[in-house]
Amino acid sequence: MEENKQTLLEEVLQLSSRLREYQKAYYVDNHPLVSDLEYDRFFDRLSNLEKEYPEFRFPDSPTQRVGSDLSSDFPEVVHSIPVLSLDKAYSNEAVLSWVAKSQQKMRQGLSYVIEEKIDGISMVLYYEKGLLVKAVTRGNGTVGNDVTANVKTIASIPLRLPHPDTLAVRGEVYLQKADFLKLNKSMEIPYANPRNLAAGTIRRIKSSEVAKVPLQMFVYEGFWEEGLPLDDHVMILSKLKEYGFRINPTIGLFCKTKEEAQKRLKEASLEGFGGSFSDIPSYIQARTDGRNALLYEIDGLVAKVNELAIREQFGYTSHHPRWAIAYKFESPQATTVVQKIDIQVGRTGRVTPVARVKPVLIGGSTVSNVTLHNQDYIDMLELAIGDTVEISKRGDVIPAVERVIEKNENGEAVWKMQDTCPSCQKLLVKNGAHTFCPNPLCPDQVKGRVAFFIGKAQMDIESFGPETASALLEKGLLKDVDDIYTIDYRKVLSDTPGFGVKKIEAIIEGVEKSKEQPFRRVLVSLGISEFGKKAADLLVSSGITSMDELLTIARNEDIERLVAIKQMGEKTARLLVDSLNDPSMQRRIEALRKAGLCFEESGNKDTGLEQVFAGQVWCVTGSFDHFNPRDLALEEIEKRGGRTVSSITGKTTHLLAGSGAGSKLTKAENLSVHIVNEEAFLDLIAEKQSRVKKELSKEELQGEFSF
Ligand SMILES: NC(=O)c1ccc[n+]([C@@H]2O[C@H](COP(=O)([O-])OP(=O)(O)OC[C@H]3O[C@@H](n4cnc5c(N)ncnc54)[C@H](O)[C@@H]3O)[C@@H](O)[C@H]2O)c1
Ligand SMILES: [Zn+2]
Repeated sequence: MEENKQTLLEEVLQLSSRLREYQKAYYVDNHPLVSDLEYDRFFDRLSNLEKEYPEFRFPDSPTQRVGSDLSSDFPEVVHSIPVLSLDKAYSNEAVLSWVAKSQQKMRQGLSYVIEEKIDGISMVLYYEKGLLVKAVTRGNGTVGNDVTANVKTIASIPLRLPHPDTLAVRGEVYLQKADFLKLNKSMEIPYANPRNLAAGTIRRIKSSEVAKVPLQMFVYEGFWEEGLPLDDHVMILSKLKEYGFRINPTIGLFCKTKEEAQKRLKEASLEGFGGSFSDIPSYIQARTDGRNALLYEIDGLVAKVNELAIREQFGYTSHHPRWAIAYKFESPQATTVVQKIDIQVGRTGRVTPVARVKPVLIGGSTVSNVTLHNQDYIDMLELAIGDTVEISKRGDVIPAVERVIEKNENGEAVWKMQDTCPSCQKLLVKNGAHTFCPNPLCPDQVKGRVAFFIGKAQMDIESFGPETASALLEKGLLKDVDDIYTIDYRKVLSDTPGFGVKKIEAIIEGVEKSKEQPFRRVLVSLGISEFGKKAADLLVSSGITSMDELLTIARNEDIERLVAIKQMGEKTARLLVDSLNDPSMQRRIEALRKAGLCFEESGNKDTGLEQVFAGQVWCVTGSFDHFNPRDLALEEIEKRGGRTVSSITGKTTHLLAGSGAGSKLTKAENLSVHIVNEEAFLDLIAEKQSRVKKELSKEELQGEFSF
């Protein structure tokens, strides 16, 4: 072989083995070694070489098969449908040129669907005679892992279909951005993005652990064993929706004319955008621009030929169908240098290392601080000061260090946290993967507690800013949040630079006013970990309406009483009881009681709403203009005394149905549940509000004449 070709062959072999290594780290370990962009570059280089030199295309090349996520922890199952990957394009133009080319190939009868490319894990659901029998990962495209028990924990996946069909359904299992952020906080070694966390969850051995993670699934393909008379993608989606699956409502259908597209969507009872071919470029642009506003992550868009007959004519490679193309967004990533690692002490004493990086622009914003979570995370990255790292910031998820690209040349070793607190110099202690400062009087902890206490969602004392806290801390007057209520501000601040009479009076007024905050806010402001607004609401609506009741429960270690509250986890309950029994917390509580804070919930007076939904059981489905997220509608119902449930049963009295309401609507109709649309619901709550007002004024009137 000539020398040049020999070198190329070596490159091919090297690329193949490298890609295989990256695939294992990505698909099986869920901790990628390189960025997607870099992976794609290697992949493209290999495919191009193989195209040029077909003799170098080996049957086991990574380009010839779907990247494998097989693991030995789960039984292997042979797929009854080919589970392929997608061909990729990296620009808007490349997609448009694919559309143009396919139109040349097939002059007539062609339409396109454009869907969001959900960044999750590929899953195939197998139904036999209407029953879910298996859920299988994509694996290598031919063989996947059986993860049925884990997938069954995803509430939106129907276990039984309304018809005894035998079919395979493909879709993507994913985790919403907000859920990811919340879960990742309590992770010993956090994940860099929602996809990795979702993939790690689906491979957990214990399904009870999986059930704690709110995974979701969108489905996008259905393969019936006995071909149903469905001849395009849109009708398949329509059928899947009718069967109770979640279909991503954000789809675009593009036909010769806009009218035709809209008509076909309507016939399929699908939401989405209908347009003509000339609308494709602006649609792609709009979806690309709008990606950050989504509740979940997408890593691109997928354009597909809509007609099934034409799909067959286009055919397949062993890696992807020729009738679809994925437009992959450039993922917001950048490389920079870690200049310093600081440690921050939070209000609970938890110590978090933060990388100070050379400022770098990612996805439109400058990043200079990146959390490193804990020592274990740093050890996993093998990160040292001076290293060049890759940072990602996907959507509105906080920036993460994904990996080290280049080690520093100064001989700096992997960074190790010091043993003492940078704020109070006390010896730090380890608890699990996290490190804590054990000193409740630690200035940084006090600062953190005060900042939380006065925060908008807690006591909301706007006039008491961080500079006030710093000034008081410096004078040694602020040792805990209760000092806020005993300090003589006029006396101690009047000769402090930056504190004029007006400012001081505003502080005093703000502090005084905060005493009116309701009990549930006071509870949250204590800063008990994992005890936020939702937990406080649950507690109060379960009938625990005063601090004394709660303290008694804590004293008796009555965890049972707490976990009897629906949605209250054992961990939250335990943390709550332990914190309340802590002597410094008890001192704080007693001091706040003395200060005159609200220690009792004052009935429903604070909402001022008539309990018009009392005794009713509401289910809410679909999407709404005024209640986005949907939880807002649930809140309105609960505030007015209604109970809310997530599925329709014989006990459900009302269904609030938004647009895109699917199987629940049918079920509600069958069970003669009252169906209320958004407009009627708005009327209902507005009408009740004004009626409450009217009744109030009647009372006031009566008051005038009753003496
Ligand atoms: N960083 C790494 O080390 C590394 C390693 C391997 C793979 N990767 C990444 O994974 C990609 C290759 O993986 P791939 O071949 O699985 O491709 P892919 O995951 O980028 O695209 C194919 C997948 O998209 C999913 N999908 C989401 N929404 C869809 C929709 N509406 N319709 C159809 N499919 C939809 C399907 O699960 C399908 O399998 C690479 O391009 C790279 O970005 C990265
Ligand atoms: Zn400290």
